Amino acid sequence: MTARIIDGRERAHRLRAKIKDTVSSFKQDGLGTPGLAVVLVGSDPASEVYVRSKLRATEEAGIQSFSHHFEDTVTQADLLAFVERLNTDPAVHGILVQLPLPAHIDKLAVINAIAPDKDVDGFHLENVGRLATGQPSFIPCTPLGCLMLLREELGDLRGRVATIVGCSNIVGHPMAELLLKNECTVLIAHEYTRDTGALVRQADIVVAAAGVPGLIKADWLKPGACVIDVGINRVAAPEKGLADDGAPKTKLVGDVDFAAALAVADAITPVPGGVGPMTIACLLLNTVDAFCTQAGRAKPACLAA
Ligand SMILES: Nc1nc2c(c(=O)[nH]1)N[C@@H](CN(C=O)c1ccc(C(=O)N[C@@H](CCC(=O)O)C(=O)O)cc1)CN2
Repeated sequence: MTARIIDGRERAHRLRAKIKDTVSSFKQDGLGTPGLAVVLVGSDPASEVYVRSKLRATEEAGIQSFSHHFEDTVTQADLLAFVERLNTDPAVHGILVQLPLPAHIDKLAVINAIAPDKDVDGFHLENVGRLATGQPSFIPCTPLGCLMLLREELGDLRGRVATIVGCSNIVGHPMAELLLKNECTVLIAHEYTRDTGALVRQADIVVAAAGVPGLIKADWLKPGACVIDVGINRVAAPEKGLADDGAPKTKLVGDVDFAAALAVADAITPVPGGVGPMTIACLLLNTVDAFCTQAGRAKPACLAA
């Protein structure tokens, strides 16, 4: 048996096309244009790549983008004052502050300064609380993307056992809430879990979000499991030769031993090309959602999650 490879790029492409059509219909109907502000602090190379991808996707969807780049010496007070300006800017419907932030800035203070109805990352305390209590909220983009892939792959998730490896605020925690809401039995493993393999072996659905390359072994997987790999780890790839600086070239791998897992799982997301592209498509979806909510109208049915 070889697992089906879940093509996140293709799924994201379809979602982005629908979003683009929706945004274009807003303009034709004279309703205005959704706007997304993206704030980057410092020069973390991975963050720069993700922010560029987000801005490109935003523009391709016809959403207005506002890009703001601060030196990593910016003070917390200046950053908070800037977020406050975005909160009151009527052209900005969604605000995203790229993480991680430099160590001298209190990440939670910045996230919680974003107006909850513009918090398209779904990280604000109010949105976290709403998700945990089953009230309408913005859902963090990566877990939302994972859920869409799972629903398309498996249909109804009710009664399935789902093991999440990793319990970050960006992925593991909200993923657990979403799977609970979808009536799964949810197990969560974290760095102090004594036998992560024992939790993974019970799972019909595995969400790997630990940030440890190859952590999830094939013999941990239940035959026929559906595996969603959220890990994005850059590792040395000596087989690709040397870079200009003489160091081995690198490649991206997930948290799952992908090649071995193919023989056990029923379906699996690749890295790259799995969850990552869905994260960006879901950011656009949340931005359209923010625009609709702020205009007091329902989100178009074709974009229902
Ligand atoms: N404010 C936020 N910060 C961060 C988030 C987030 O959702 N909001 N998530 C991550 C990073 N992230 C989005 O920002 C992200 C990660 C990966 C990808 C992606 O498309 N990955 C590609 C590979 C890209 C590459 O070649 O490097 C893939 O998996 O195919 C998109 C977004 C942390 N910060």
